[in-house]
Amino acid sequence: MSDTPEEVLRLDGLRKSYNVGQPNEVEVLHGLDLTIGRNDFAALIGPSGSGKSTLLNVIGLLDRPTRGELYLLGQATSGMDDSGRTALRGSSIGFVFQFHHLINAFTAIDNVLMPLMLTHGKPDQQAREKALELLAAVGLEKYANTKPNQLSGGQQQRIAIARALITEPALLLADEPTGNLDTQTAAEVFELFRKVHRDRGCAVLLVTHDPRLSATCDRTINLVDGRIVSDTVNEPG
Ligand SMILES: Nc1ncnc2c1ncn2[C@@H]1O[C@H](COP(=O)(O)OP(=O)(O)OP(=O)(O)O)[C@@H](O)[C@H]1O
Repeated sequence: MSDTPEEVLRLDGLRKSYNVGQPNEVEVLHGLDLTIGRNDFAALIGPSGSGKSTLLNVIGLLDRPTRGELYLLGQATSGMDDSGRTALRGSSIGFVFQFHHLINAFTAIDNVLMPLMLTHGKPDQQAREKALELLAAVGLEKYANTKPNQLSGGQQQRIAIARALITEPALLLADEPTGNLDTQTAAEVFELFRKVHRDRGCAVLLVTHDPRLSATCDRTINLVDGRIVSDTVNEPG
């Protein structure tokens, strides 16, 4: 994605609180500063409850920060209304979850096309070719017309990755994308993220609990109690 700016994401003093019964506000993210560039293939790690999913949801514009600013592709997002945020999310972010959220009534290719259907209606031939190309990129071209529940967990997660890429996002976010997979399949799916990063030029930020997998990323961001306690470049393995 050659026209993606160098800086994909920037957080400036980002805070997030939850209201747990008025007036009790609990702050979960305590003023985070972070920049993600287009060449980043980064892991977000940290103990359970440290705020990783909260941060990913805020970065993915699924949730709003309480204070601070989040710049996506150079655009400040705090002043945007919901439709502006939805449009920016749709055009610039791909999201892969631990549980793939595929629709079993639809074929693999229709699942991949889903984000485009939501924004553009019925997909044209060009869109279908792109979806097929993505299914080929994740090694599933021959399963285009198969329903997800007839495929393995690893294959289903591959479809979810293809679906996240259909809008050509500048930033691919993944929340424990291998948490539901056995060790071997997890390593293969992780390798697929690496391939996607290399071949498609999108920045990748993924949450993992597995230190062996985070060590294969180029960068490791460690979140503890809602604060970034380390942000390190990993030595190539
Ligand atoms: N909707 C919510 N309302 C209130 N508190 C919340 C809400 N969502 C998360 N929290 C709290 O925010 C903190 C951070 O949760 P979060 O799920 O972001 O952590 P995490 O690092 O992703 O954890 P895990 O690794 O276990 O998934 C926790 O204390 C959690 O209880």
